[in-house]
Amino acid sequence: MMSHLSEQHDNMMRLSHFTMEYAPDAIFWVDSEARIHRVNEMACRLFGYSQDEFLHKKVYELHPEENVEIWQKRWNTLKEHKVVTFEKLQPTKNGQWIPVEVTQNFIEFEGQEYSCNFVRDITARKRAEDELQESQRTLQTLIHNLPGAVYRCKHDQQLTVEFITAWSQRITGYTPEDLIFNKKISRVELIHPEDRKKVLREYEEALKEQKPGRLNYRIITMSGDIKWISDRFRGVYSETNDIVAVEGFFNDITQQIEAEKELTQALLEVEYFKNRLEEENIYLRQEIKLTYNFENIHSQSEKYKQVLAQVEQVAATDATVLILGETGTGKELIAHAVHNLSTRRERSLVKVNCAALPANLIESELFGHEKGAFTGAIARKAGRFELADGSSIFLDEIGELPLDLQVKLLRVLQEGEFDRLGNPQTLKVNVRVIAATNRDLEKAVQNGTFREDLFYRLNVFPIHIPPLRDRPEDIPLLVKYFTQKFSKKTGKQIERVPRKVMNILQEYHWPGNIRELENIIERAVILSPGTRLELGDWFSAKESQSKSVKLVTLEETERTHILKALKKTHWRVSGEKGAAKILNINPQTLVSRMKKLGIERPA
Ligand SMILES: Nc1ncnc2c1ncn2[C@@H]1O[C@H](COP(=O)(O)OP(=O)(O)OP(=O)(O)O)[C@@H](O)[C@H]1O
Repeated sequence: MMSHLSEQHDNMMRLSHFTMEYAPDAIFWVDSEARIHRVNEMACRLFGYSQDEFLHKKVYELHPEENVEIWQKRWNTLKEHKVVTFEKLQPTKNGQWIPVEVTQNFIEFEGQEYSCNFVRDITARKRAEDELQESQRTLQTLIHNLPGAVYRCKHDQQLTVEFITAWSQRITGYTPEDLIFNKKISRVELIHPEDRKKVLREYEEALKEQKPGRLNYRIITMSGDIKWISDRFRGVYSETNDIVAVEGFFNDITQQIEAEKELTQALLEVEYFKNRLEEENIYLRQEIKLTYNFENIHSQSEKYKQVLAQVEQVAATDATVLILGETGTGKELIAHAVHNLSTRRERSLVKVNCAALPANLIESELFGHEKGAFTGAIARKAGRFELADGSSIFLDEIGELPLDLQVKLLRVLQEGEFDRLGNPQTLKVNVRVIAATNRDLEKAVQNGTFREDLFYRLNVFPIHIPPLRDRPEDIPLLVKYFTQKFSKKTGKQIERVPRKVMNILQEYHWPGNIRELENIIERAVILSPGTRLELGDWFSAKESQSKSVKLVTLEETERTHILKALKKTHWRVSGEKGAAKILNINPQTLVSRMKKLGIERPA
């Protein structure tokens, strides 16, 4: 039994001896005097000393910077704590330094104090740690120079900044203390209020779908500036510990946005000028067909010479010109003459017929419109005033301009300013205005259909063109001119205008003035069978018809109308059955009108 026990003990001793000798750590038994009592195989292998060499040394002699005092201190600590772990560099016998982790155990054995030191070579671990530190340092530098901030959006939608780079400090003006530690300033507050909802919605989606996103929005910097930021982020979701976040970083794209805006603006402008040029070209093409100068104006009457003298007088100035005259008297011809004799002749005269456009389109025609300014405004359009900048505008039939636009025209005449429909920005132009009308504008002012202030503005230099019937001496010249013109055009050889024909033409009262004469000559040229200009029956019919519908004065019409009413009421003026009631005027007024018009009850 005894022998069995001692055999067991023996086995255990050998096992512990074996375990110690082949342990992966170096093991030293040292007493309170720092004497080494025993070392294992690993200790010899690691530090290059033999067992014997170790046993003749004190522990601190193995290290050039250690001594008995240091040892003593360390021993006291060990005694107090019983187990101590520390790291240090330990030299080998051949002077190589090895990083080691030392774990000391305090042992009391048979009245003696020992320490058992487990010394582990941690070279590989240290190298890994160093490498990790190094890569962390590189990462830090990289992140610090990153154009952005790293942030995290918690599930409660408070976007909080986790890390702020030097770069974003410069951009936002906020320090890490402001953004990271100051709970009051969350990232959401940096985002411009108008963009917040959009940003949070996108983040929420990124969270749900856990996929990366990109977003442009504005942030407010510390100084109150607004910067455009492009955010690259991704949703991160963890079910285990409920960390739900959006991580990302942002870029300042203010300059990029500005550049994009400038580009869009530039493109818009190019588009606009292209349209404008196209429109101008259409005008040119239209206008080129007709050359207006004095060469095309034919006249020998004194009355018309005065008109031409006025044209010469006013052309060189920038004064507004108002051309007055019956229809077909040549108002447009005179407008062109004014423009062609002016310093603005290099650019084409822009024409607007105020009567030819529907009231709702005149404004956009005159002043232009922005895209979408009204239904149907599919593209931005320059108005005629803009097209006429640096040139002249001919406003034909100005008397037909609606009252609301008369105010706007007055503004252009006074300040050279107007607003394009749908654009709050006022435009300024340098345009010379030439207006024309066959209406009696003074009467229109009295009736309240034409603004008095506009009338005075336009009437700076009025040119009255006399009707053709008031200058019959011009008729032979014009007849000759138009006959030649249409002979050439139709290829007909009309060589003579008989005296008789000329007399008829001179006697006719020409309600349509020169335009009418021109049309009649054209028709006569076409219909004349030989080389003489002939007026067929068609002209006599026209002549008598025009005589029968000869226009009478307003007074005459009024007179006839009052007489008709009086006849109907048997000359009763007032009362329910009186003429005043029919005419819807005051009986007193009717009596005074009758007096004025010389209407008396027949005896
Ligand atoms: N003195 C002239 N010499 C030659 N042609 C003329 C003369 N006056 C007018 N005409 C011609 O008569 C026609 C009508 O002229 P224009 O269109 O200028 O008249 P208008 O007064 O502007 O007419 P509206 O009041 O109807 O607009 C044109 O073909 C024009 O060339």
